[in-house]
Amino acid sequence: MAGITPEQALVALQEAELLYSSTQIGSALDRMAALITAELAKRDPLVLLVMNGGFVLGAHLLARLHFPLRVGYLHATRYRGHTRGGEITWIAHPRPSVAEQVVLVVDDIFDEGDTLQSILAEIRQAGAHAVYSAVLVNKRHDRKPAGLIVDFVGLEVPDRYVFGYGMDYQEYWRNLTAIYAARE
Ligand SMILES: O=P(O)(O)OC[C@H]1O[C@H](OP(=O)(O)OP(=O)(O)O)[C@H](O)[C@@H]1O
Ligand SMILES: Nc1nc2[nH]cnc2c(=O)[nH]1
Repeated sequence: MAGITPEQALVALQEAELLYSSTQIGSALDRMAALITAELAKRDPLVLLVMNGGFVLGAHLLARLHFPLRVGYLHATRYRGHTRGGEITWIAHPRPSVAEQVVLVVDDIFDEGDTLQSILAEIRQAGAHAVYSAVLVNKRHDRKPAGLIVDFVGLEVPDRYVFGYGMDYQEYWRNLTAIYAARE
């Protein structure tokens, strides 16, 4: 449940800074899709969307991938509408089974990396043949887990709370077609 009202969400958007327009995001997705195609087009991948944030990127990225693939999902969360992360909660483990599969995990943001690290560990544990990751944005700071590399990154964002294009502002504004930084 959101902790703010729709009116407060509107104010947050008015006060936010535009970081990337939908045109800029589209160009980034074109670049990502070309790299993913080069790597995975012949490997029959299972693309797993990370709910909730990954569904907007997922839809727009999948529309740019013109080779045979299958789609599933998982739901892991650690922010739950807040601007600071906590423990990971698994709402849905990966579906369908990732055993023996070449998996591409699609999420909106790589921030402190705890979410992606848990997801990749779970998928490897479940017997995937190979696991790749793709995120729309990488947040620039030095608080990432050592050794955790994302294979496909669309855009870089500063160390601020960002929203839009699947990313929420206290559960609002996943529906925006651009990316904004919240007022600090
Ligand atoms: O790199 P981290 O610091 O772990 O943060 C990244 C995660 O945070 C967001 O998920 P959130 O828990 O907000 O759930 P949501 O996708 O439902 O918004 C986002 O979708 C990533 O999965
Ligand atoms: N919406 C949103 N979710 C996040 N999860 C981790 N960092 C962020 C962020 O900056 N914005």
